[in-house]
Amino acid sequence: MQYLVNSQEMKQYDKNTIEYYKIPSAVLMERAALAVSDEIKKQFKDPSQTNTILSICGCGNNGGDGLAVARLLYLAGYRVEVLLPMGTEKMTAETRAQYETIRQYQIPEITELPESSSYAVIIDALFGIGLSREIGGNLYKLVEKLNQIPAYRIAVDIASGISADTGAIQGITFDADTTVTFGFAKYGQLFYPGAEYTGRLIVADIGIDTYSFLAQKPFGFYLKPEDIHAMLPERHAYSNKGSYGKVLIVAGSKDMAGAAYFSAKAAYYSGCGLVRILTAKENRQILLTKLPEAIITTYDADTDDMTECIAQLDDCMNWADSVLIGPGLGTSPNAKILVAKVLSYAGKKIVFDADALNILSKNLTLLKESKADKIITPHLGEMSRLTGRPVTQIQQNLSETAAAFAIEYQTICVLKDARTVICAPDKTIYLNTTGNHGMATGGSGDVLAGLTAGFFAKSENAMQTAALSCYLHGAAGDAAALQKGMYSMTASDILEMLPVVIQAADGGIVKDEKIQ
Ligand SMILES: NC(=O)C1=CN([C@@H]2O[C@H](COP(=O)(O)OP(=O)(O)OC[C@H]3O[C@@H](n4cnc5c(N)ncnc54)[C@H](O)[C@@H]3O)[C@@H](O)[C@H]2O)[C@@H](O)CC1
Ligand SMILES: [K+]
Repeated sequence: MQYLVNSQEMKQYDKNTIEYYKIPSAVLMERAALAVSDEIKKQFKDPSQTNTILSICGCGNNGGDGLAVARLLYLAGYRVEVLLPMGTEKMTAETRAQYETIRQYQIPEITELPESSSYAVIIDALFGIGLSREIGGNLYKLVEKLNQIPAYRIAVDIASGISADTGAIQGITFDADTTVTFGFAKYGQLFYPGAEYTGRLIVADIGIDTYSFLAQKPFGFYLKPEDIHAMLPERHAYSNKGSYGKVLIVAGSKDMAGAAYFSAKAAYYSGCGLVRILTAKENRQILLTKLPEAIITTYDADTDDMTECIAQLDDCMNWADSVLIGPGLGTSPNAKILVAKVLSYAGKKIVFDADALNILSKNLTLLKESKADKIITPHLGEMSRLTGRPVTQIQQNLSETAAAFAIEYQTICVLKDARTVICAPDKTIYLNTTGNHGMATGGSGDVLAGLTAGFFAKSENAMQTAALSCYLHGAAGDAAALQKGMYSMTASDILEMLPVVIQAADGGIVKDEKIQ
């Protein structure tokens, strides 16, 4: 598990390191600069063959980092120029000290960007996590110009212009090929649109680490490939199908067998022992043919008398370790009865998706009163119906919306978007880094919901279950995109890549090079 922080948390951890552990600010700055200069040296090994490197430095401590990087590269033999577009007057004490050193070494300083400039590298040390308002005026024009110069663009800590907390662009942003961030990744580097301008993200250890939390651990986390193995349910040689959990899938209205199939098969791929599908009677034959492994129980979706169906549901609920309800279920009166019944099981592990969420959006009291152990998996449209807020508003406030809902309804809320965010009632936030836009295809959500229910069967930690499922679902999507391309990949392709990525994770080698 990797921590994710906002600017306020990061400032506190900086402060704790300096004041509590007595590590001087200049030491942290030197280590920050070393991390950036090492990365540049890795890309441009021979100083004599490298064109000029330009470091753009602001007057805050991010600028101080940029000045120190310029010095380290200059002393290593690179041609370096420094540009100080905000002048020297408002420099912080640390940055001023770096500037005085630069002057002592007589490192070339330019006062403005030449009209036709050519650089090997542009270092962005204009603003870091101290950015507090929109970039405007001459600085806006400067960043615009920098983005047009063909060079390797590297951002110090965070690309100038990205809000570290939300990923929103404050006026304009430096468009980085690589960002070397310090201590921990920032929310704004994983959230869109910030993620697009961050480039490759390198999280560098500069001495601000988990010790620096003192009593204030961050709420945010993301996962890396090496985290996945330990999160998979344990398996033992001395076991049987009863050892790995029983999953009930309540899905598929009349002639809507696909959703039930996708979710049930994904549940099986999680490694659970048994999957039982409760579905409309019209789906029996096709499901028996497509998924002979599953136990099929059917009901008459059109009946006026649900007594028999409820008796069957009771039987299934008592049998199951975890339940998924919703995919392809429809919103008929009988579907509503099923959703209400499932919600009434206190302590039961339940995943609500698709039509179950549409039904709940009309009766949120049901959700609020439920004592079940809940995970909900809405996409933006479903979240809009659940909250009564427009999609655009939710999209701009993904984590706030999901967090508020999770707390109010005491549920894990998996809010699915290009960057899926998961929030828990205890304020924990997970951002998923896997996946691609090829996954925006029918049935993809059914696969995620089924996989989640599958892992939930053997887990007592709903948040971890949701995070693991999103990670692997996205990784399967990435693998499917490699084979079929983002235009043509389908939910079936994502489904059939699940075994591949789960097996790779079991060997500890799911590939994800987006974050290093
Ligand atoms: N001990 C520390 O404080 C350390 C800080 N580090 C670096 O310091 C950075 C944070 O430093 P600071 O807190 O000084 O903040 P910044 O360097 O990000 O800049 C803040 C300065 O810019 C001004 N400003 C903010 N938004 C502006 C805008 N839109 N237009 C014009 N001016 C604007 C502020 O008034 C302030 O003067 C980190 O991102 C990191 O790079 C690292 O060196 C590690 C140690
Ligand atoms: K920066």
